Amino acid sequence: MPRLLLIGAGGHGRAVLSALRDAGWPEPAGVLDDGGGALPGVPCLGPVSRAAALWRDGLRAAHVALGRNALRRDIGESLLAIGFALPPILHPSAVLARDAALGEGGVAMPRAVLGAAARAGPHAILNSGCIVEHDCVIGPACHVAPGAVLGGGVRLGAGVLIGLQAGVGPGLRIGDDAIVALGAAVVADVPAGATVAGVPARPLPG
Ligand SMILES: CC(=O)SCCNC(=O)CCNC(=O)[C@H](O)C(C)(C)COP(=O)(O)OP(=O)(O)OC[C@H]1O[C@@H](n2cnc3c(N)ncnc32)[C@H](O)[C@@H]1OP(=O)(O)O
Repeated sequence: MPRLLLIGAGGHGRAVLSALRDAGWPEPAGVLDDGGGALPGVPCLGPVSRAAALWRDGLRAAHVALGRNALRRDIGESLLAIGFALPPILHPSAVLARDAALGEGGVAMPRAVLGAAARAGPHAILNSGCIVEHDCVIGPACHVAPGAVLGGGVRLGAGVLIGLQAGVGPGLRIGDDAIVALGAAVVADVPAGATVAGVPARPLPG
């Protein structure tokens, strides 16, 4: 477990720091945050633009702890281009089936479940208590929020947000950059870019 450079000192950054400490990772080398934010006990090393200089100084691993999917993906990809490793982070109470896979830059928060043969792409957030059932395929930079449940074989495109305690029926497909509102029950495929809400879930205008 290398010392990580963290990106993002907001709420998700605090949650990731807590998960790292629970999992016994070394204390992070520092945090970069464009808003000047701080994490408890972690040195503030400046804005995100400092990442390349820190790599030249010898830091080799990082984690982008930002909740916004597109920003997390963009910064994560730029860190990979610099040469940083983005090792996935697993809270010790997260459950990953032995044939499941969590991609680089991903995090599985407390009590998240990634079921048999399920795959989560790079920069995924599997947030606290979510359940991603067997054979699901999660695209790059998705966020499955706390308590959300994906039935078996669900496929998420890139940049999808599945909101708090939402459910998605088995085998359904959710298109790129779609948002499933908190508490929604998805019973049909969702097109790219759509926002759906309610029980059963229907598109929200706009
Ligand atoms: C650790 C963490 O906290 S992770 C957090 C992860 N984040 C989430 O789970 C939140 C996901 N976001 C949502 O669910 C939001 O409510 C969204 C994206 C669906 C809509 O947000 P906005 O675009 O700001 O819409 P807004 O709040 O203005 O509501 C628009 C309409 O949709 C309705 N609406 C909003 N959310 C929902 C919902 N979850 N279910 C049903 N209807 C909803 C509103 O009542 C409103 O209806 P009206 O026009 O009849 O008054």
